[in-house]
Amino acid sequence: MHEPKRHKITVLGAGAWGTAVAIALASRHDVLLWGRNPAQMATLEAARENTDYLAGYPLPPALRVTADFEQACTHVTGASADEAPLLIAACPVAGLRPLMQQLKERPIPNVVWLCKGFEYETGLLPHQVVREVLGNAVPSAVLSGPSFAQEVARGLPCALTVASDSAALRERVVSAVHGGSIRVYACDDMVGVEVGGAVKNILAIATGASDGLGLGLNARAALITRGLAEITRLGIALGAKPATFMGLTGMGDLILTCTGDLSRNRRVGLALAQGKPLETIVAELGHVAEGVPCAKAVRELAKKLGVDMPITNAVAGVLFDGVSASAMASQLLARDPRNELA
Ligand SMILES: NC(=O)C1=CN([C@@H]2O[C@H](COP(=O)(O)OP(=O)(O)OC[C@H]3O[C@@H](n4cnc5c(N)ncnc54)[C@H](O)[C@@H]3O)[C@@H](O)[C@H]2O)C=CC1
Ligand SMILES: O=C(CO)COP(=O)(O)O
Repeated sequence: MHEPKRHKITVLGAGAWGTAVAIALASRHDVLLWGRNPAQMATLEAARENTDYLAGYPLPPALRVTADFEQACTHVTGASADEAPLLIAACPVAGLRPLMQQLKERPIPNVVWLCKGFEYETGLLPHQVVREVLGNAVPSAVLSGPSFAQEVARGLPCALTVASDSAALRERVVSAVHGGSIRVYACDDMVGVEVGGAVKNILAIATGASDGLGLGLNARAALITRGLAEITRLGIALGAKPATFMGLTGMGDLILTCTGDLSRNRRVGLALAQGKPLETIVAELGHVAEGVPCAKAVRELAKKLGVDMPITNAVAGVLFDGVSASAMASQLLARDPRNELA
């Protein structure tokens, strides 16, 4: 039986996902949500709602918010071991390195990140970025899986996976997050969990484009399945365990993001099918769509590693090389036949 314990938790990043996670944890723990924009955090405090990133989901009275980075850090660095502190980074991949640099000289107890992607400039996975900045001494973990912010904020059921090579941190994350309507599974395959979370966003753009073109449910199922093959090939080349891709952060998140209209990445694909320019789509979205920078990073990485990723290449072609969505579909169909399991 899972023993509930009260934790001191700081969530760094007040976008849709950071806000939803803070809302979900505030009824069980002492949670402080930090956002980098003071004006936005003042509005959030006054309205007790994140009208910019998660409108319609009131903050529970127990959830405290701040724009003061010092206060956000002290909440966990000043906590006793008994208060089992947890530091959660809820920024996009692009913000991870700067955020870790801000944390570098502080005695943080651990760090858990929620972002999904490869660092655009370096092609590194989030755990590699974190270790490059903080070194290996700080226990670190990734928490990922199929989880739309709006559903988590509403308290609907979801299941996540925490991956870390620190058994103690895995246990702490499970202790803090598992409970209520959230189940948390644990594993030690950080590479597999991060590759699944990153590449599914690219495939959500592909399925969105296919659905937007009216190519049908058969095409959608084909893209998801061949997308999983693509994710698995890249993951294995990077040292992941193949079984991870059949789990929540692989197949689970892939299905959710490719089929759920709450997905921002899927919505990018739907808009590409209408012929909208990428700049317009990104501006109208108002949130990150990690699949966009990730498509470029993964295309380059796969080329370097000699991994065949035709759907990723096709999506990158539409996003960055002026290929139309319908030409993308034709190009994918025109490829030579291959052995399904190769
Ligand atoms: N929204 C969702 O349902 C889920 C999102 N995620 C992942 O979580 C990450 C964040 O996504 P969202 O919160 O949804 O994005 P969002 O677009 O709703 O909000 C992004 C937030 O990050 C902040 N930010 C941007 N750059 C930053 C930096 N350098 N330092 C600190 N903060 C920075 C922005 O000010 C904003 O508050 C992404 O990697 C996303 O893939 C994961 C699971 C679910
Ligand atoms: O990662 C997510 C759900 O698990 C959210 O996906 P989007 O970023 O496409 O909205």
